[in-house]
Amino acid sequence: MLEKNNLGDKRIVDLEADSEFRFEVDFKAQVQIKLVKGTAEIFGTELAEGVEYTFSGRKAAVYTWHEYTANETPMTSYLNTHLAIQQLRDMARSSNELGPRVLVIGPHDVGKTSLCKIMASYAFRQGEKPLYVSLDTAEGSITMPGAVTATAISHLIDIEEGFGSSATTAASMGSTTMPLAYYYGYENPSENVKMYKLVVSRLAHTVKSRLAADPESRTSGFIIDTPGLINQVGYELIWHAIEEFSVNVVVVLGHERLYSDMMKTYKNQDNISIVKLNKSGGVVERDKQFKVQLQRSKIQEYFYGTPKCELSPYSMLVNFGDINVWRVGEAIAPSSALPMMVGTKDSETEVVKVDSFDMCLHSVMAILDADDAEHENKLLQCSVVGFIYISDVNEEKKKMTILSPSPGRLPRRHVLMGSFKWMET
Ligand SMILES: Nc1ncnc2c1ncn2[C@@H]1O[C@H](COP(=O)(O)OP(=O)(O)OP(=O)(O)O)[C@@H](O)[C@H]1O
Repeated sequence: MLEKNNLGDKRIVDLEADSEFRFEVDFKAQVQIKLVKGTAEIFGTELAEGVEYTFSGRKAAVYTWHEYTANETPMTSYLNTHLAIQQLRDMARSSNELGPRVLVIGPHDVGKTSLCKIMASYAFRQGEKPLYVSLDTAEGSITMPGAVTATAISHLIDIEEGFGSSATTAASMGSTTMPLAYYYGYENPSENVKMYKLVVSRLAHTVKSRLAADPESRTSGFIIDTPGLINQVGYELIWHAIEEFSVNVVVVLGHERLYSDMMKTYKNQDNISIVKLNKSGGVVERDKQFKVQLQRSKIQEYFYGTPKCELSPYSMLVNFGDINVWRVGEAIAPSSALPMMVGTKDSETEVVKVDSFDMCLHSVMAILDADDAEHENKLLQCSVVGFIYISDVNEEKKKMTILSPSPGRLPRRHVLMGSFKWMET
């Protein structure tokens, strides 16, 4: 394998069987990798021989099999888990039932997303079309940070750009393969547990009804990626996800106590298998700054595309009167009115209308799939048709400048604001 960095330094790396070449590239740097001879993969997607792949802002590993005996990486156990799940798919096919519902849990930075990608890629390579569900609102691997999403794996996950070039682009172009998304609006599930549960339940309901109507995906089932959940709130959210998605395989990655707690909780339920897998030595802890940069680049990608598939967003003026901006939480009331408000609102899952448009500046907002006349109590249950960014607010003229991936009028007038702000660079 040939590695070349942006200073032009090149080197050849010989990969032994069942070993990985791990690399980290900063957001400002670039590295090129070419498979000169043999076979190798990145998170389950095979590299083509002789093709130069470019990476920036990534931490990843090139892995090669050749033989399945050595034990230096956990890849053999990942493959075996996939094979066992594949058997469940075969069984589902013979009885025309819903395929495996796999939930991957564990602390932060143990490789949950990477494992989900690997399992989804292996399934795809075996002719399956599983759904990839992401409950990780910090990451925004599909569409935007703050959203919980589901997308069909109908082509290989891109080596260089992960989900970037396929799912995000489909999302921003409003394509029919637009991932299914519900907007939570915060990074961390513990910021508003009730609201998080609400969007997860909605997503689960829609995923299950989509699968019921889609014979191709139904028997392939789905794989759910989660945020690092191991505290009290985390357990509550895991139980909730298992219930709502009717999960039947729980994969616990890199955490002994979480595994034994899950074994205890589900010991009387034969229909749920709990699997323990080790964390790969290659998984890198990403500091806060790297994660913030990752979120920024996800937002940027949504509007401007990726190096392989650039997009040109549209900037347009919208009258304050043509858009309804909502946010979750109590209305900001004058202090004299406060005693009257206490106990009257379930503020965690109720929306309030934003009247002061100044606070919208630099916000990312989800356009909700709601009719103009939809009752405000129903808005949080609506899926997302796309996202916009507020680049300017002119209180005098009562207009906002918005950035949108598609031209023309806003497809819907109800938009939901979360806590994500962004500055175009
Ligand atoms: N075998 C490996 N070699 C090198 N880098 C890896 C390997 N596996 C994962 N990584 C990298 O380690 C980082 C953390 O992995 P990943 O995102 O899969 O963890 P996670 O558990 O999903 O994290 P989170 O806490 O965000 O949910 C990522 O940048 C990923 O690309």
